[in-house]
Amino acid sequence: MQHVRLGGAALQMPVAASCRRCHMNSWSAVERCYRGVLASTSSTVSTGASLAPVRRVGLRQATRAAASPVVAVAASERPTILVTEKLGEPGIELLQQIGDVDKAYNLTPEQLQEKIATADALIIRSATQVTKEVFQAAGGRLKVVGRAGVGVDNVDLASATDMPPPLCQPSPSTCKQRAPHGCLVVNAPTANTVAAAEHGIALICALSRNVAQADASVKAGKWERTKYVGVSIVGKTLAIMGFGKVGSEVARRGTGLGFANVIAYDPYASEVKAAALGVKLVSWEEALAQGDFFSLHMPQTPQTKGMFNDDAFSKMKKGARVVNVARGGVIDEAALARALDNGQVAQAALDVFSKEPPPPDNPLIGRSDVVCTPHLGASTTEAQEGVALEIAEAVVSALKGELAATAVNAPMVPAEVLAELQPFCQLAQGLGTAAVQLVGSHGFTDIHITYATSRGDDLDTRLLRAMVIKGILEQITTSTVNLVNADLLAKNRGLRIRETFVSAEGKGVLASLKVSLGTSDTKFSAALGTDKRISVAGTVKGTQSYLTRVGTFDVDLSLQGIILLTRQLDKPGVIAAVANVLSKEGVNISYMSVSVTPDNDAVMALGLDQEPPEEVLDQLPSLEGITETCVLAEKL
Ligand SMILES: NC(=O)c1ccc[n+]([C@@H]2O[C@H](COP(=O)([O-])OP(=O)(O)OC[C@H]3O[C@@H](n4cnc5c(N)ncnc54)[C@H](O)[C@@H]3O)[C@@H](O)[C@H]2O)c1
Ligand SMILES: O=C(O)[C@H](O)COP(=O)(O)O
Repeated sequence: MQHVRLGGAALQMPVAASCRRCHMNSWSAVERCYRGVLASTSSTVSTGASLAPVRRVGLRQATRAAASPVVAVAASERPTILVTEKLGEPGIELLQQIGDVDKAYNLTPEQLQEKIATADALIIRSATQVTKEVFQAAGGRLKVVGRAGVGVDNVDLASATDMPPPLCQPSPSTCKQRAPHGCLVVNAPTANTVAAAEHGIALICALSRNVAQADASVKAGKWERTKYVGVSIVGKTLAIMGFGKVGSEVARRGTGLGFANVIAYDPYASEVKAAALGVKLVSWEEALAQGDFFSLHMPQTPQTKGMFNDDAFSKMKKGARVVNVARGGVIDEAALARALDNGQVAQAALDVFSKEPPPPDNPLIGRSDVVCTPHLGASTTEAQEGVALEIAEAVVSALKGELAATAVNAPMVPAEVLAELQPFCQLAQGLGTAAVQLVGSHGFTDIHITYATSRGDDLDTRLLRAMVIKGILEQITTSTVNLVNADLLAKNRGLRIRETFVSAEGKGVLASLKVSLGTSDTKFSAALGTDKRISVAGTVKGTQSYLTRVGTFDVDLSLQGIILLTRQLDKPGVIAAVANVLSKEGVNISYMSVSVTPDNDAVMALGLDQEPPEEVLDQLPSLEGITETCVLAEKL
């Protein structure tokens, strides 16, 4: 017998001539199939997103969150590394030390599918779409995709994780149980942060002094000194919308530019971190009302998509200025064009667009009051060298079969721990996702996880804790959370994590799990426990996760799909009135659970088959007896 270390687990397996699962012979075939067993023991787990102005959260989403624990497979021979977008030379040199680098830029989707079958690793930036078809065309050879930058929105992570194995795909005669082979995806999350922040600052300055327009005018032979009078920055308020890595670097620089105030809206940011940078965290409404310049730095998620819409622009000061180096989709582009038309927004500077490159009919690119750059945020020599090195190191270690610290789709966990705790992963992530949805606009400060277990503090909580953090942070950041980075990401955000064990004799490894968040503000007051913290608890019945408690109210319904929570007086007709409003719109109720206190306060939890339209949700609070409502929804 030989011990093989896979993703941190020492597994015993025979150095066999052929694999019992697919009959492939050779050591690597056995290894690959064994890894497939690991991967296939996990199921797709849930996530979604939730943001303060929106009331939706995903409890089950199968793309970015597909958390099958894939591990990198060591390449046996000198690997081929396909690079499809320009990568800094230091990175190329590092890659050449261990493999053959094939630089092939500007490939069509068809050409990429053709070439990918020859590659062990693929390195991309934001322009290469790595689709399901690409992973299928890889035929199992591709071991790692390296994204030289932050955003992995152009990589189909679910397909990467579930990539079919080589040779034994998909012939039932050679492999009866299809085991996902998995392709590791790694990114370079930090090396371009400063470059993006500097570009944001450059656009703020360019906008305030009409640099781009005046340049074009002079080059057109004109000398229009009165036309291009600008506005000063001094004395103005800079509103940072999204106070993460890039946003906080813009804030740091904004103070030095002379802005009188730098404020930030980010419901999940740490007040301590903001205060240390001299930044005041404010609510969405306050930010819109106070900002003169808006610099956008939130990730694009289903919840942030189009959050700068007609309503948002109408709440800004007349003549506000908007800069976007985040993602094009956070702005409703037609709404911005309308706001510019009526002078509500004076000018905008955009590095990113909902579709890139923007088609000629994009309502913003032809305007003289809009400055555009072609997604240049990360494009400095220094950032590209840094990103190239960061990604080359990650790809090299992945190809060597080592742990990749910036793995996007690879929680590493010993097989025996995985097998035991896997049923509780979905619960842990679902509770994290539900809890963060209940947070109000002031964010939260810490996470407290309570495990009811017969193991006491012998329980290995790394995986469950990571899944709770994943459920919370993947709703609100660009980070992809896994076992490797979960604690660090939480720490970096100033989130304290506390774990408590309560005894649950005879109930198996985990009887129940509770997640509570420290906050002064909630969207659903019934979610506040007696300790004035938002708390949700759940359990696993069979293989299914159940929500069993919201605040001090007992509930009992499947923790998936769309959940409508209502708080109400316990009196005849209230439940029927809610059901009536839903049924009129054809919204089916599949589960229901009502919890009542002695003083007639009740919480009802309804599992719905589809998301209720906004008009329906708007009617509910006005029904007699209903005091508050909240939806935990998903978007598949
Ligand atoms: N233009 C470029 O070339 C370029 C370069 C780097 C990053 N980016 C983009 O910039 C954005 C920020 O990147 P980052 O590295 O700072 O990410 P990050 O995850 O460090 O920060 C994102 C922040 O947004 C906050 N947030 C989430 N939802 C929010 C909401 N509804 N309202 C306000 N804040 C919200 C999060 O709490 C987090 O603090 C991302 O979209 C990223 O893709 C663009
Ligand atoms: O997500 C990122 O890192 C930035 O948007 C930069 O993208 P790029 O590498 O294509 O410039």
